[in-house]
Amino acid sequence: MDMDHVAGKGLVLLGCGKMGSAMLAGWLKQGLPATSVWVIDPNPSDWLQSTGVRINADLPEAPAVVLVAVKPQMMGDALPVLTAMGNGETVFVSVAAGTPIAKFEEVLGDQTPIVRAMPNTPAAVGRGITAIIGNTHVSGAALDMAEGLLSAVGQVVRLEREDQMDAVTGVSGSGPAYVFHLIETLAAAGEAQGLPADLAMQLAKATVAGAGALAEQAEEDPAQLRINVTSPNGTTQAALEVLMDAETGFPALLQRAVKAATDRSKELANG
Ligand SMILES: NC(=O)C1=CN([C@@H]2O[C@H](COP(=O)(O)OP(=O)(O)OC[C@H]3O[C@@H](n4cnc5c(N)ncnc54)[C@H](OP(=O)(O)O)[C@@H]3O)[C@@H](O)[C@H]2O)C=CC1
Ligand SMILES: O=C(O)[C@@H]1CCC=N1
Repeated sequence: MDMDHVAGKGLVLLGCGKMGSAMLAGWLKQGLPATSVWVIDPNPSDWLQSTGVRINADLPEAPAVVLVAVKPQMMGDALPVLTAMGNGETVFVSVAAGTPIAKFEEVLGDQTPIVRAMPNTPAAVGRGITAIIGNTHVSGAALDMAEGLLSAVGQVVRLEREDQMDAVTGVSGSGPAYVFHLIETLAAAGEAQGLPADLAMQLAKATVAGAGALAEQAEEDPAQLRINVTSPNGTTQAALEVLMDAETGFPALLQRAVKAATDRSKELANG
């Protein structure tokens, strides 16, 4: 990333809850100086106060980036404090689910460079993935800068159309929660088969983390990796007959879950 540009002109973070702090933790770890960051948040956490960033202080006139990380429902109250930075060089990056670029243009001015982004919380450990798309006022250099900033906390993909953002939210924005729930329920299932709770949780976490790393690094696709685990008539086959059941297994369940998240993202656009 062109960290020097952001460090020099400053980064304003509007809302430092779960997603804002996950990203901020990643940037600070990557070397963004705390003194280059201004945070606006009504109830700063102990962690935030320990970082050395400026909290609820006077803002710079034209920071390089404003990162908007408040809940979509709070946007109407929160955004107007930033209107003076609109229609200028400052690039606004919003991570809010469902909130379309047009809503930001209404409040900040229709010449404002706005990047809509959908990150996820593994950004806190540098392993996030963020999808981005900019409005017509985002120059190539500004989009590169936003991509650089976000790639400091994981992978970045550029979308072709803003309407892809709802499904992206359903897959990768909300996705970590599905995986955490998989860990919880895999551990509970181990307990139900007689394992102590801490051992079951250790096995479940390591299995999900290890399988994720293998899926990322292996040349084979996930379907082949699954086949590699599955001995004919063995234990995995017995489990997969349950999990791959067309009506009650993962395929139908995840179709429904991802559709529900995608539909909710579309609804959020209407306030
Ligand atoms: N969590 C996630 O995994 C992801 C979240 N997102 C998006 O990120 C955004 C934030 O979500 P998340 O971090 O989970 O939510 P949080 O509620 O954890 O964070 C929002 C933060 O904004 C603060 N806030 C409320 N009102 C204002 C205001 N007027 N000015 C400044 N800050 C304010 C809140 O303070 P207080 O709590 O005291 O009200 C809170 O600290 C949402 O738009 C969400 O769609 C995107 C991708 C993933
Ligand atoms: O649940 C939400 O609405 C936010 C957006 C993606 C993840 N968390």
